[in-house]
Parts: sequence; C-alpha cells; structure tokens
Amino acid sequence: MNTAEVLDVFRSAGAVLEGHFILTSGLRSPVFLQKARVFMHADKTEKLCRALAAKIRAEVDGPIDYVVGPAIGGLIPAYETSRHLGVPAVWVEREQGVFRLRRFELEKGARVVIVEDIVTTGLSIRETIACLRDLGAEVVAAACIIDRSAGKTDVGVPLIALAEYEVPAYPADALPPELAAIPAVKPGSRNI
Ligand SMILES: O=P(O)(O)OC[C@H]1O[C@H](OP(=O)(O)OP(=O)(O)O)[C@H](O)[C@@H]1O
Ligand SMILES: O=C(O)c1cc(=O)[nH]c(=O)[nH]1
Ligand SMILES: [Mg+2]
Repeated sequence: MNTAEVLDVFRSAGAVLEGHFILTSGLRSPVFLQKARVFMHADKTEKLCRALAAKIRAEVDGPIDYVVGPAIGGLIPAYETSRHLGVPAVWVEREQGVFRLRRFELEKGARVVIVEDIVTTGLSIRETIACLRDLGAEVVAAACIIDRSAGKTDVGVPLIALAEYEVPAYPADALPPELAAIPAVKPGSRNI
C-alpha cells in the first residue's frame, strides 16, 4: 500500500481529525489521526496490517520471535500484524508512566519487532526500546502504520513505516494564531 491508500483508509473511517490537539510529546497540532476509528473495523485493520507485515518481512533479516505493541494505540495493530507474521504478540503498558512488560516473559536475546500505530517524535518507541533492552531482548526493528515525521525521527533501530505523512506540530509556546484561537484537547492516554 502507498501513503495515499493508507490515508484513504483513515479518511474513510473518519479518523483524520482537525482542530487543536495536544500530542503525547506535548507538541500541538491542527491534525490528529484517531487510529481507534480505523482499528474498530477489522477489515480496514487487516488490510493495513497485512501490508505492514509484508514490509517488515521484506526489510528484516533473520527470524522474528515476538511483535511488541505499546499500549494502548499499539495493541491492535501489533496483534493483527503478528497474525500475518505468524509470531506471538505481547504488549508494554504504562505503570506510573513508564512502559513495562507486565504480563509476559521474554527469553534473553529474543528478537522482537515493535509495532506502533502512529509515530510523531518517536518518543514512545524509544521508551519501548529501553524497556525491552532492560529485559535482554534484541529490538531488530520498529514499525508503524503512519510516520508523521516522514522519516525524520531517529529511534535508534530501523523504522519501517507503512506510510509517511508529514503533519505540522508546534511547541506549546510557539503556536500560530489560528491554532491558539482553538481550545486544545488531548486524545491520547499518556498521563491518564
Ligand atoms: O512518537 P510519539 O511522539 O511518541 O507519538 C506517537 C505516540 O502517541 C500515541 O500514543 P499516546 O501516548 O497518545 O496514547 P495511546 O497509545 O493510548 O493513544 C501513539 O499511539 C503513539 O504511541
Ligand atoms: O503524536 C501523537 O500523540 C499522536 C498523533 C496522532 O496523529 N495520532 C495519535 O494517536 N497520536
Ligand atoms: Mg501510543
């Protein structure tokens, strides 16, 4: 799938929101990709994740033991992508703000691929990598449905994006006036 086809799926699900959004990084943006509105549809999710799995298979050398999804947004795409890769999916979730693998054990040296929904700054993927490395896993790649940085973010491992879609994002103290005029909402789950 190319970026236009991926964005068509998001648009067809009403998942491309416009307004004033506080992102998980603290940056502000006039556009928010509400992935949950895509993932509520099994057929749309299957189409995206089948394509992402094929891209992962083409770009990762060697075996993959697990797919890891950062909760909440990564849960469904990680599970569905793992189905197409034929490997188990586990997830990390926040405990007092820090990603932990609370419900699973990984063998030392397990080769894992992180599957995220959206990447903006890559902060959530870097936090996930830190958690997995502390457990002795080898993070061979990270993957996402949409990379809002359009390839500019460096997460320290290869980042495989199904689509790259550059969207403006601003520090809270440097908002353009048209954005400052709209009340801000925070759709994500960090700090909840
Ligand atoms: O690249 P980043 O700057 O880290 O931004 C992307 C992250 O933001 C969202 O998660 P969020 O923490 O908003 O919560 P959610 O997964 O519950 O939606 C999204 O699911 C990614 O995990
Ligand atoms: O950066 C984010 O927090 C973010 C952006 C976006 O478009 N969608 C999302 O779920 N999170
Ligand atoms: Mg998330």
